[in-house]
Amino acid sequence: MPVHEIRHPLIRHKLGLMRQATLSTKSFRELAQEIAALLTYEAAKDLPLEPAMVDGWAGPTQVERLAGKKITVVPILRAGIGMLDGVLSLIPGARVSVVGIARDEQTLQAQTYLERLVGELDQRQALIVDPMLATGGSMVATIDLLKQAGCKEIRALVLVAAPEGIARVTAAHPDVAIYTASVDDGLNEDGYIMPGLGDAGDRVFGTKQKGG
Ligand SMILES: O=P(O)(O)OC[C@H]1O[C@H](OP(=O)(O)OP(=O)(O)O)[C@H](O)[C@@H]1O
Ligand SMILES: O=c1cc[nH]c(=O)[nH]1
Ligand SMILES: [Mg+2]
Repeated sequence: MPVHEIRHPLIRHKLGLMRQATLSTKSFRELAQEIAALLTYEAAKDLPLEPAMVDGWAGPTQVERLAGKKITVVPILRAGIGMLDGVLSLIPGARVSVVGIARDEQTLQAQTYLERLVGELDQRQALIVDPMLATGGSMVATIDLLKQAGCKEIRALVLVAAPEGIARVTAAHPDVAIYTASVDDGLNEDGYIMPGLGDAGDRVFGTKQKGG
């Protein structure tokens, strides 16, 4: 599946604002949700439609509506929460599956600490959201557990992706499409994306900044 780097001017502008180290937590949060909505718009452009009839102002009118495709949004805690409302602003009826994963700061290994998935995953499309795709460990772990639960159609929405993370996800799960606002240069020696956003979880939650 291809990687979709959405180089829309609104996304480029908003991401540029997010890269400012002095940006307030409030603005960082707002921009993360706005870009998440724009990525959702792009990722949803091939959702199936079906014809329907409504009572219009001048009588019966044929319209189109989403063909009942079930969707679950899957934020990877913590930082993925920073994109959740943006996705739900466009797909308000989506069910939410939560996955908690923390990256060990020394080994960079992804460690899963929470898994609360919705039912009927074999009939749903999953939209995983996480601001950062760095080594790809957290994303691969999330896709692994969604597939183990029966999910067959999975897309990943990330604000910033490192080429290393894209390569790892694509090698492990070639069927999963990645939508991102930017493919950045790569990882530094601490596993942070460059130029990146720093620690997205800390910036969304207003906790201590650590590196990046
Ligand atoms: O691609 P990877 O190398 O796995 O790194 C990316 C992960 O790291 C960050 O989460 P973190 O572990 O810092 O947790 P947090 O969201 O709770 O801060 C980020 O939000 C991703 O989930
Ligand atoms: O650059 C990075 C890499 C992992 N997690 C982050 O929050 N930022
Ligand atoms: Mg973090």
